Amino acid sequence: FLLFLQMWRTLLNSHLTARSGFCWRRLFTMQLKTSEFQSLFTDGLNGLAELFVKHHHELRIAGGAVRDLLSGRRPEDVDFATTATPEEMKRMFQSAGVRMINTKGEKHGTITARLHNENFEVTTLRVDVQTDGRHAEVEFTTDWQKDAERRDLTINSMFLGLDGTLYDYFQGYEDLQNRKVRFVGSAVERIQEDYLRILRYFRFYGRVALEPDDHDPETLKAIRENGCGLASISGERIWVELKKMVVGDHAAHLLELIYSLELAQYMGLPPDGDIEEMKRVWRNAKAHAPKPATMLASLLHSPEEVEKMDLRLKVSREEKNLALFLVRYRRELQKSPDEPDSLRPYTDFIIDSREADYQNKVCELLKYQGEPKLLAQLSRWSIPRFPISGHDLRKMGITSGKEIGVALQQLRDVWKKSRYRMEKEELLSYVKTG
Ligand SMILES: Nc1ccn([C@@H]2O[C@H](COP(=O)(O)OP(=O)(O)OP(=O)(O)O)[C@@H](O)[C@H]2O)c(=O)n1
Ligand SMILES: [Mg+2]
Repeated sequence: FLLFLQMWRTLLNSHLTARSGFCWRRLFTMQLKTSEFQSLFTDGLNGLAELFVKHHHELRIAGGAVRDLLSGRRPEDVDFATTATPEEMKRMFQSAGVRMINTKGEKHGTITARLHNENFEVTTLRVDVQTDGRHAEVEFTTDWQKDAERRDLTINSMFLGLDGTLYDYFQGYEDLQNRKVRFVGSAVERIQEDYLRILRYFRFYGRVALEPDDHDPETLKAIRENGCGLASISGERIWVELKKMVVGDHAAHLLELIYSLELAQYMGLPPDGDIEEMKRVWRNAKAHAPKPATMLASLLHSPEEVEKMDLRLKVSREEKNLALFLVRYRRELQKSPDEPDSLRPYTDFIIDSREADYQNKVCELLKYQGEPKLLAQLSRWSIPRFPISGHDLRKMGITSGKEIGVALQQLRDVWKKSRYRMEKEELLSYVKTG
């Protein structure tokens, strides 16, 4: 009997491996018991898990969270997948008195349940029957492998049972360990289902790969040939991906690749973006957590290009203003040649501007220009407060608003020359009255 069992296992294993890359051995022996995984089990999750067991539905962690857990990270958001249909889930939650929120996702099979003040997004296993490169018509299934097949990358196609069992149909774990980013099955098909996946590929490449330029040539070919599909993707979705990519590992390599694969034009970036400047800025800034807009600004030649980019990507007002600021001042505002005073032009500029957020903008400028010492100094610096107000001058007998304005400006200049050290009494002694 044992011999028979052994033969059966070998047969099943080779059959499944050959068919789909499904590895029987790994499926049953890989058990995750890390502290990140254990820490997910809050009262809320325990309650959710119990409900699914009670109603004989399977529930597993899916996609990005499995990837993060296997890389030793605590995932930011955890998505769940289940064999239960949305209707079955609704009945189950209703009968248990569990609140459901935001039923917008229901069409795509997602129900959000709230237990112990925590939200849990649970999605029914599905197959995308029709896609137009942006949206998908879905059909529900109870086949875990079918759901894995419609996902973008092998590292994003895994499931994790709540007992820690890994369900890996496309060698995602092996790819993660080998730091390879690969599409599930055909790259062309996965991309044509949703062109945003081109940028997701780059973003995850930055997260996972050790070296730049370690791409599968077939993948790059698929991306190049389908790049124009990005034209149909909304700017907001592109920016969500791009902003993470431009400050992640290999950012300069990936942006250069975006240009060499001729994708930039579909993403609101100028066709002749300044790649050399961008590489320099990345070298300067990467150790200092630059903002995404700082990296983008390095590619742009003019304020008009910032406007054009904003029109396409709909970046936030703050991001746009930062890019405009950097494009405008990156050459104009430079450190002083006198060593002890290097920071002075920047601090003078900030005080003169009288804008609350200029200090942060100038910090980004220093990252851009590659001035780590000045950056450290400026981060510690606090804007000195001008000690004189119109009220002080009125007390001294100056009554006309115009005169007060002029006097304040003159006193500001004196104060600036004193390197912001002069105090109120001394400054007021400069005021001529009567
Ligand atoms: N265009 C997309 C977007 C998502 N997914 C699948 O849906 C999962 C969840 O998507 P999302 O939360 O957007 O991304 P994550 O991979 O979880 O990455 P992040 O850590 O940034 O949330 C992905 O892992 C992947 O399996 C996909 O196949 N194609
Ligand atoms: Mg996610």
